[in-house]
Amino acid sequence: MAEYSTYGSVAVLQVNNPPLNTFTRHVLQALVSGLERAQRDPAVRSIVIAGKGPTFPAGADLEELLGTAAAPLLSNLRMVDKHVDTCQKPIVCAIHGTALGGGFELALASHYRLAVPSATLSLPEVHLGMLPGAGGTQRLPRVVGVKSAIQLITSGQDIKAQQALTLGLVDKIVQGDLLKEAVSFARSVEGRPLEDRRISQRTVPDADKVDEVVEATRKTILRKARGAIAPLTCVQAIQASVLPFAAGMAREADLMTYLMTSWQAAAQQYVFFSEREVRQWSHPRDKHINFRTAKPTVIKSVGVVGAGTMGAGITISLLQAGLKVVLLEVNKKQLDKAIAVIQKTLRQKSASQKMSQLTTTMDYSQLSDVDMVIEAVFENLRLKKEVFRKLDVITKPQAVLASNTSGLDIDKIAAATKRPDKVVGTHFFSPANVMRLLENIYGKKTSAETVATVMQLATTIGKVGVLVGNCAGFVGNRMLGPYRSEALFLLEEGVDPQDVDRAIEEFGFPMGPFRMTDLAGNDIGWRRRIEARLTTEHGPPPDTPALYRRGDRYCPLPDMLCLQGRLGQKTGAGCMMLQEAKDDLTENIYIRFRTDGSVFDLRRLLAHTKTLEELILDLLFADDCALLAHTEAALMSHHAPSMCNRYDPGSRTALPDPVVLQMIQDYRQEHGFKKRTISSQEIVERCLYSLINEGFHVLDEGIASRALDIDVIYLFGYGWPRHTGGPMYYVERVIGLEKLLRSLETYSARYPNHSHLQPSPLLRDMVAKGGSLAALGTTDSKL
Ligand SMILES: CCCCCCCCCCCCC[C@H](O)CC(=O)SCCNC(=O)CCNC(=O)[C@H](O)C(C)(C)COP(=O)(O)OP(=O)(O)OC[C@H]1O[C@@H](n2cnc3c(N)ncnc32)[C@H](O)[C@@H]1OP(=O)(O)O
Repeated sequence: MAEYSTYGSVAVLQVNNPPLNTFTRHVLQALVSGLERAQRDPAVRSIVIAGKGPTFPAGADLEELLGTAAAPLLSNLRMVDKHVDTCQKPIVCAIHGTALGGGFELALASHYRLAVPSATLSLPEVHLGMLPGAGGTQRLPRVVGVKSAIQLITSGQDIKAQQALTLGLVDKIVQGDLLKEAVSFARSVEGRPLEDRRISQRTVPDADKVDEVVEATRKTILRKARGAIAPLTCVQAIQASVLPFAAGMAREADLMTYLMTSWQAAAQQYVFFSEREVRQWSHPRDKHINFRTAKPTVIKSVGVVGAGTMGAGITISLLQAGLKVVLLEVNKKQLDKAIAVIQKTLRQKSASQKMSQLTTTMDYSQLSDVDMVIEAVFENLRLKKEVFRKLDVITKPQAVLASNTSGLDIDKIAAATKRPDKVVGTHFFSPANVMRLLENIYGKKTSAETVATVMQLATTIGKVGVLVGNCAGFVGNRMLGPYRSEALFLLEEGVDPQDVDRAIEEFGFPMGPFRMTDLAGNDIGWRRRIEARLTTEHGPPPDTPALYRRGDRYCPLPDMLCLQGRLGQKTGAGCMMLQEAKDDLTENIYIRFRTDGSVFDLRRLLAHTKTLEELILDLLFADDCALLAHTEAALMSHHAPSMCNRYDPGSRTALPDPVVLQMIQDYRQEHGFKKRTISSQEIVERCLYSLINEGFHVLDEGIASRALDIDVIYLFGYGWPRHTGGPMYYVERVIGLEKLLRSLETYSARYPNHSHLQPSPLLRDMVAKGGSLAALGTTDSKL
């Protein structure tokens, strides 16, 4: 647990708790014993603390911190901390790997810190709904100041060794053998006075500005937190670092207790484990096919067909993971654009050498030797089937063929080939090189080996892969359907688009449904509805009631907006289209950066650059996906007017568009809707409960095997607020299944023609029998 050895006058304590050397109560107990032994031994004059194996301790063991062992764990942690801080012999921490949370806090309590160049330090507790509760909020500001401490602790960001050295958090970077160097360093500081080495005894450098700094950052922190309580609580603890150390520690402990006992901390820790647990997949229809039994094919080279936004993003992800890629695009201009984008992104990530792994082509025969192909052409079944027919002939028989589709039938695509066992869906989310989710869809004939291969691919390229079954929209987009429908029905009944967005954003989503549609493109859903014959390109189908389709209530408002050209979206033409947009840039277009909310006038930016196209490339691939979103939204809202919003000069928020508001008002009048006041609570309940109800159907039908799979999809693909744990966790642990059932019963009685508000049989059954979502389909669960 903590191995004790001596090298002359130096005692070395090596934490040994594989794989991450996390602090359990036993590890901490062993550390306390080791420290006591070293202090007692007159021959020992200095102490080195290090981690055995791949890393310095990565923090407290979360399973213990969350469970019944929390109390002894915490008291042991504090005991170690105190022993270290007050020790009369110098203690040197030798850091390699990841010194996180309690691990970094232990290092801060020590007298000296050495690190290898590749070491990473961080206080990531905020991501777990907590704060660094072993003195981190008190010692860090004493070294880097309140302002930087707020930034580092509320973001939980990684601090690389070199940066740590600059910030004064480590004393020396060690190039050679860390342990050897640490022992010799320890020897060199033996006998030196320790008082100025104890961070607890220092004063905070910017103590006089603490209130000013807190006030200046409070608003940004609150906005970014989107309802999470941990970030601001971290700030409160940091604020106490200007008090005498003991008083600050007492405040930190109080605030830590508050956070640890909150439902949000439990939810965020659930998210942490769920993100990892999805790797332990099992086939929703046959539990015998799972991550243990199915063996993946080794993938070294991948063909990507289609060099649009998605194809380019997928290519970047694959290259960054070190895979060979053959990118095929039949349109030369499009291919050149994609190459420029890929080059630029990789250059920004200092990964230019990865370009050598890329081959670009317009010729399908170049795909003959790849291990796998990911098709990313336009979302059209006929086109995709044609591509798969070609791929089946050209690629080697054992190659896996994957379709990047957001909802088309995988079985129909597979039927175009003679190898349906090797066909699978891989639903990437845009921007594909940034978004973490990969929804992997198996078809009726997809083999276990093919499933294992795409699940492994997700891990290889740093994505969170979730295995789901084949149905319209799969899991994520299928559940989004009822949510969107309710949002539209709410418009008919009296709320304006911005009211719906505000309520959903206050719940914690980064964007409400209307801003999201503005961004994604109103015509995507329109095309789908046209294909499903719910509407036509010219208006409602003949002899169809305006507000009903197949017995269900139907809102034609988005169709009407599309007919007026109010797409609010990009139409797939990428930069070509943006180039065209330049010609009629007669009015101001504003780009909003989500990072700091600042707004720029595109025309003014353009005055300093050569072409709009180059400017867009610069902006789109600046290391910030939010920037991409806002840039595209702003541009597209110019090219085709946005569905509901406009961005006024200098404004930081999407503003309601009077034209749309008038149109909705006329529509209400025409169809006899009486405008009524609708509360935010009703908006949130109707939108989110109908989405969650669909999640129960998805589980019931075996489309997802576990509730946590759905949670992970929503957390990593749809911006569901992390501090609530995901839709299924939230409803079970925070709202309660019974309350969900009663609310759905109330709403479905009021709206009998909204089929998505009818409670799912699984929900009814669970409430009747007292069942639990957490237990559904989980095996070997840590949760
Ligand atoms: C009740 C009220 C009492 C109030 C008392 C007040 C007193 C205050 C005293 C409080 C003291 C608090 C101390 C401290 O501030 C709290 C902490 O330290 S919290 C923990 C901080 N550390 C982290 O958050 C690290 C989380 N881990 C990671 O980021 C990554 O795992 C990694 C370290 C970067 C490694 O990444 P990878 O190499 O990709 O590996 P995996 O992520 O796949 O992990 C492998 C495996 O390990 C499991 N695991 C990882 N971290 C932990 C952990 N901290 N505890 C338990 N288990 C962990 C992970 O789940 C994987 O498991 P597998 O899926 O393989 O089973």
